[in-house]
Amino acid sequence: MSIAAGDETGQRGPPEPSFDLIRKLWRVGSMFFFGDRKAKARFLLFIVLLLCAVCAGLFVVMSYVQRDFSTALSGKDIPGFYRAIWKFVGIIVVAAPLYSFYQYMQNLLSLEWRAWLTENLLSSYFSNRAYFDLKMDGQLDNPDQRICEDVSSFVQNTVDIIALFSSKLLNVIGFTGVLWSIAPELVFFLIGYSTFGTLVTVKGFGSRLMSLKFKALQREANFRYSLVRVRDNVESIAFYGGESHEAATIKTFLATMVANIRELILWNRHLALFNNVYEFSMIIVPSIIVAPRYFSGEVEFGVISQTGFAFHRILAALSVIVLKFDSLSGLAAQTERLESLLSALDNHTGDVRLMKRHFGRTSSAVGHSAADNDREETPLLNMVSGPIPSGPSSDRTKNSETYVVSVVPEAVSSGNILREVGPGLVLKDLSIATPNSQTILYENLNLELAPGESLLVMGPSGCGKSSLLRAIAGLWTRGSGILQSPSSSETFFLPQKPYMPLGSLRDQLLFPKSSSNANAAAFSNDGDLYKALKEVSLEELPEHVGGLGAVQDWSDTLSAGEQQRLAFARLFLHSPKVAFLDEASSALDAGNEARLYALLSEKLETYVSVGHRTSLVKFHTFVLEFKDDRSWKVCRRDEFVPA
Ligand SMILES: Nc1ncnc2c1ncn2[C@@H]1O[C@H](COP(=O)(O)OP(=O)(O)OP(=O)(O)O)[C@@H](O)[C@H]1O
Repeated sequence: MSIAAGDETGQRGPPEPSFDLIRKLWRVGSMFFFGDRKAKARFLLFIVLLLCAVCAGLFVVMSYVQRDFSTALSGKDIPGFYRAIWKFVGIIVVAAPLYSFYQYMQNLLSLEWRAWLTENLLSSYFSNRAYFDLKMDGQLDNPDQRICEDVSSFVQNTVDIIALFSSKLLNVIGFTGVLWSIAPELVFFLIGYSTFGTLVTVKGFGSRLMSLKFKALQREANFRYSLVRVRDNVESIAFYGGESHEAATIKTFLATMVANIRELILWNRHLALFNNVYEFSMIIVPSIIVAPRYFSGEVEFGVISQTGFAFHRILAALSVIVLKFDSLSGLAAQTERLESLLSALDNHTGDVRLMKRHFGRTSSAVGHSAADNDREETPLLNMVSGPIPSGPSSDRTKNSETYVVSVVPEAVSSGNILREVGPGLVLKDLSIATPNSQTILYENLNLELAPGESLLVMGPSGCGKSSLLRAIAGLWTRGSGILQSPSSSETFFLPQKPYMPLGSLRDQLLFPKSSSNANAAAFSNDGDLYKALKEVSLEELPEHVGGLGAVQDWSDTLSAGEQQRLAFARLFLHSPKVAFLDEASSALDAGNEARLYALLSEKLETYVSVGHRTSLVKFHTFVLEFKDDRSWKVCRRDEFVPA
């Protein structure tokens, strides 16, 4: 999640009133009506538009009843007066349920639309690790707020505006006939006046209001995220006594948000002033035009009120952009934010497809389909600063010089690591760069880990040990060389801080499978789960928390060591072909760590660990050691010499 201020960080900035904005609105708005639930979507829209037309028709009928009512009243026509009253009653009996049904159908359309759009965005967000790549890319602020709140407001606003524009259009059609039959000059006047009002609003207020609304959404999201961060880190902040720092930081976000809203309400005040002058100056215009005809007996009294009614309906319809500009500018901001999210997700999918075409696999598993025929001939385990190891890899070891990075080739920082699927782990001339491509961590790393072998990666803090696992997992793709590993379904990664998903204790053990997933059934019987907990010395946990089905905020309630042991239980249950452990036992005491590693070496053939403690060496076949000067060396565990 990035906290950012859009235009201030090179992200796509606020919208401008333009045809491009209309194109974006169409793109985001039309998806639901052309998607997999288009029949339902179109049916709901059709019902909404139909009800809108019936309601608009009722308004036209009402104008005639009102005319008869006023005429009967002024002419003291008692039967005519009661006839008009009965007609009113009839209209109310039809209109009241119709209006509530119309409102209900609008809400239903909004809900279906929101659910569909949110589901689709979520699917794209979680496919091919887009959520990860978008964050690394840093070009899109607060995607969570876009998916959650912007979708909701966009859909609600669009349904309101579709209903509004349709009813206004029908009003124009219905009442122009009425007004034309009474005073055609008023129709021309209205067209000119509303065109003038629309131009002044769009040109005078458009850019500013849209930009302020866009920033308002962004700043509210930043403010909310700053509070969520505190909630997620309460314990650390409390230990540090960091309340005043946090309060000051959050208040800065609040102040930025308030300053923006202050400017927004100022501009809304200018707009309201213009709207009032625009509307009020028209109050008596229809009467001024029609009154002389009434005085001369050309028209009856009711025509004056009917003219006023029709005039103001058409004025409101033709001035919809002027009078509803506040909602429209909000819709423009939501459109821009959603469209840029969709574009980012589309580009991501496009990139992944392109990579698949070129390399055979995705980048979140960027890949390379080249066969590994040359594997046997290539120096596979680059032994450096030490004797050639005996055993399965000894005959494949050629190199005997320490590798020191001296140059930073352009090809490494701008290229991608090629990937292959294979039985073990093979790194061929692997160079890894950070995602921003500014730093090359190390170059030309060569090693092979055959099934049945394990590797401990050691080295100073920041040298790139975790980054090697990131590259193996496909999270980092920048660099060069070839990286071969089993497919993602055969590997399992244990990060230093285990992720504890929302859910029950059972969910913690089954993650990333879910208890509802059929695949999880293979090891989801309670016996297996209890056994795994026992293996990691957590057999009493279910009893303490209320059983495997107990739901808690596990990352808050379990100690760091308990979370790491739970993660080992998770690993044992999944029993992958190859496991990658990134300081996965750092919070454990030496005894527990040794016990878990002994179990790991019994249960799993192949694993790669990152760790600082030399006590781990004995549980691994090889040690890969990075040095301060970015050189590296690999040796067998019995040849490892602690620094
Ligand atoms: N997202 C990122 N963008 C740019 N640089 C990063 C990113 N993540 C990590 N780095 C940098 O990459 C380098 C290697 O980081 P890495 O986490 O691999 O170190 P490490 O050897 O595992 O360290 P430690 O032992 O402290 O965990 C560090 O200098 C770090 O600052």
